[in-house]
Amino acid sequence: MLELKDVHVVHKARSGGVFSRDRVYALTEANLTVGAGETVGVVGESGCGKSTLARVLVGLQRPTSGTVTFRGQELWTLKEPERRALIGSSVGMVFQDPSTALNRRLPVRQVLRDPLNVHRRGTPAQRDARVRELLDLVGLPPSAADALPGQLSGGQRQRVAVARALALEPDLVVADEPTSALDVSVRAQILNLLLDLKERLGLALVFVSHDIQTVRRMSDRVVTMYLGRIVEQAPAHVVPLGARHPYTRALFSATPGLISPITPIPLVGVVPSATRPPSGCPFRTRCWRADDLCAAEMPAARAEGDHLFHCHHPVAAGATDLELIQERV
Ligand SMILES: Nc1ncnc2c1ncn2[C@@H]1O[C@H](COP(=O)(O)OP(=O)(O)OP(=O)(O)O)[C@@H](O)[C@H]1O
Repeated sequence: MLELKDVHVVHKARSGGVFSRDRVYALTEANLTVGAGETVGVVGESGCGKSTLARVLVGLQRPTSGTVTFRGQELWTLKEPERRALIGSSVGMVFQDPSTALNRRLPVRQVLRDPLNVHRRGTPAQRDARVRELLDLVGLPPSAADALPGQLSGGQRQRVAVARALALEPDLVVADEPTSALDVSVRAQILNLLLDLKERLGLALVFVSHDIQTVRRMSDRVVTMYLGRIVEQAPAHVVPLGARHPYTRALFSATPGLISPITPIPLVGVVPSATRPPSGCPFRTRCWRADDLCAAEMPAARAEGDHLFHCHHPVAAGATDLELIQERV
């Protein structure tokens, strides 16, 4: 349904608001396919490129190189009107903070009508009906149509943002940290809403989050990113113990209560910068299994069924955290 092939995103580095000569390698050689109805969770440390990947997936970020294909059509070869039409009808995005993502001056009715107007969907009466339908889908009363975003609670605002993402009946919704700006008490409600809508509408969902436990619970597939690269894609049911990349194992071991109450697998060594990624494997400066080969060559993708990982020295499937910690000494 949606495919990224060899996608790179390189930014000019900025320091204190001024561009420098340095380049930021925000996304490198990203290959990812999202199938119909699939939920893909994206995890990784801050700055590893998760939001950049999400923006590429919804056509907000043009790759520096590589291809993005929606429903068999290569997005960035299309002229702007066709590209917008393809994006509009294929994919919706839910951003982190609904307070900034929604125009404060527009009532909810207008927020939801906007995409319908821009894409000329239906008659004015049909657009009004669609607004009522969208509010109902996300569990808001019809009266919410008259409210300004500022008059709603954070959770209600995020429901409006979800409704807007669904306005044009996309096949895929990309949610970038959709709950991290919300009160803890409403987070579960928004996650459940997304899962419920996914089931009812047959949507595919790409879900980016720091909350890796939630990602694992919600997803069919877990994608791990490190320093701009996708380093592992594993079926969620094998994660974490069946993960083969040392970084995925370290990331999950740092989540309390997930595997066992032992100390996490410690990561020592230098955290590299996205402006100067190391040679070879990006994780090798912190990896306890790294050797000369890891410094010399970026590991190619290895596949075990639908499980992909980039590592010269993968962890044995099923190895416990304790065994991995003992490897270090
Ligand atoms: N427009 C930009 N110009 C320059 N550098 C950028 C730009 N956008 C992102 N970056 C850099 O690209 C890298 C990846 O950023 P990105 O926001 O995708 O990471 P992230 O994993 O989503 O981080 P977080 O979890 O903190 O949101 C970071 O080093 C970031 O500073």
